[in-house]
Amino acid sequence: MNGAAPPAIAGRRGGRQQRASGGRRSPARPAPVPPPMAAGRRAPPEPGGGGAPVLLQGIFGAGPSPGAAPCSLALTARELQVRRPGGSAGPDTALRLADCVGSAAFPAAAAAACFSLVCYPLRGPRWGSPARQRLERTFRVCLGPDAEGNLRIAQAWSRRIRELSVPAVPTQDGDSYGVLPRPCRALVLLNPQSGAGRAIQDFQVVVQPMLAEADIATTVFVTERPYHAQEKVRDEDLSQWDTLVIMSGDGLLYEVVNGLMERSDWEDAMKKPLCILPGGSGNALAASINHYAGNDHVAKKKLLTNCTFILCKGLHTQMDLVSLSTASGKRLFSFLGFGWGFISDVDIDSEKYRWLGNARFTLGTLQCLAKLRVYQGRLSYLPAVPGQDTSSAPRDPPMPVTNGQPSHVPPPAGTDVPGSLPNDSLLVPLGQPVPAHWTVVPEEEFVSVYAIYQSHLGTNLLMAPAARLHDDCIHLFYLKAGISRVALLKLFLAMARGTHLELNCPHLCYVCVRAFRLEPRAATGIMTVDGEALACEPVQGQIHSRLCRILSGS
Ligand SMILES: Nc1ncnc2c1ncn2[C@@H]1O[C@H](COP(=O)(O)OP(=O)(O)OP(=O)(O)O)[C@@H](O)[C@H]1O
Repeated sequence: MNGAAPPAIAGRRGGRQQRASGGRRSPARPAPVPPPMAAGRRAPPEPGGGGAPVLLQGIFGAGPSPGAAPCSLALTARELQVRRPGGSAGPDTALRLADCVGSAAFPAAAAAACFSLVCYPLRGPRWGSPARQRLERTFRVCLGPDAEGNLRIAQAWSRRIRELSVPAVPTQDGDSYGVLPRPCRALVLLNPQSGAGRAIQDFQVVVQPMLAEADIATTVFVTERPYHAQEKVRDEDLSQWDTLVIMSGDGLLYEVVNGLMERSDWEDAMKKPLCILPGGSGNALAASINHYAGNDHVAKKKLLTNCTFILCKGLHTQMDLVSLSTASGKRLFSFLGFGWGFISDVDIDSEKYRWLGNARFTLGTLQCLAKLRVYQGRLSYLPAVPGQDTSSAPRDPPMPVTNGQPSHVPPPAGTDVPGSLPNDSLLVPLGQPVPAHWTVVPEEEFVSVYAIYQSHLGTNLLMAPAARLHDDCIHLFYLKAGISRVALLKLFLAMARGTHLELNCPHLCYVCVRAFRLEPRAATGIMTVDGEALACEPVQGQIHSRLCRILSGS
């Protein structure tokens, strides 16, 4: 089922989906392979041995115009060094190839040719966090009257710059990393209603130009209603796409993940790299990926630029998912978090302030603080490290906590039926007591329970600083009843910097687990999965290591 693109997106093609590619300067165009010397003189390592070996060097115009002053260029595996003739020994400028998203060559006037490169270095204002900003440099090649010869040299430099700009695949983590191909075909699923309703505009202004520079062709699918994206990816021929890009909040990615898991070929479908570009109000996964990449906290357009840069570089890795089962028989797959109580109330109650963007959560927090409620239920979990338990709960309760059938014996590994959904081998049916080696929290009154598997709960909430994309861990937080409003507010203020655990609040408990179960005493309160509302009922979940792939900066 296709989403109708609005006229601004459908553009000249007038169809429901629009393809946009790199345009005139697309680096995808095949370039003739020049003879070795045409690429510029191959040079020995830099004098003194202090620098990296120089792979190409030459003297070109520092700009596209015929009168551009000459400059000396040296290309190493890591950077393009620019020196003015007669200048100091070191380069005047060094453009890091790790910041480069694309390079193109093209003919210029008077038999000359040019090559350009586009970089997005991290640049900071005097106050505030650095974010990626666009920097384009063009060099003019005019080594003689032979226009084709000049163009061949420009193409050779451009091609080498593109090759060297491909991110190195980290080796410390086995085969978990990959890089998107070039040219690359991306299906962009865009929710025009997400956040403050600016996703289409932000996509056109910020994202599309960057993707064109990186030779990523986009086909935009604009969702018209809830579950539209879920149906689209469930029925889509995925072989057309190298990546599925979600330009929205976390809710649309949740739909995409569950749509892919509904496919009979879900095991293959889940190998398709996904990418999140923040267009919503919470943008928790986008903020987490920005954090994992080592970037400072940023929001809005700066976060969007950082995340689009990550897509342009094309590095992807595996991400854990959590499988959730409800008493009413639902099976859901979640990449971000499951919640009950205060945090979920803020998330859902503040929906009506969506137009405020991320500020909706501040207003929602103040409103929920005013009517602070307590929720009754039983929480149990399987600690990630046997014996590790930071809560005040007793370990390995001798007796099951609910009466039911004899303990479930999980099927031995490797007995899954091909094509069937992954087996929740750590869980027993909800009607049965949790296994005896699980921990049962002795308190049964909570202000909030939140199981998170990414670092950020929202753009400004660093809830689980230690979380990573594939750490095989659910970071379980629960707030016991009795906490004062002031203490709760202090916790949320500290969470902006990720220092809430340092407050040593006696009501806040945190433990890394591999599975959990929550049994509310009554169907009161809102439950959420990845920020989407869920009926309040018994729920349990377990981690599934590395079940999908996501574009990531590290
Ligand atoms: N065209 C549409 N109109 C209305 N709702 C839509 C449309 N497309 C998708 N949705 C629904 O909107 C909901 C919220 O979307 P999303 O999560 O992307 O934005 P958000 O709530 O602003 O962001 P965040 O989850 O980061 O707070 C999802 O449940 C999705 O099903």
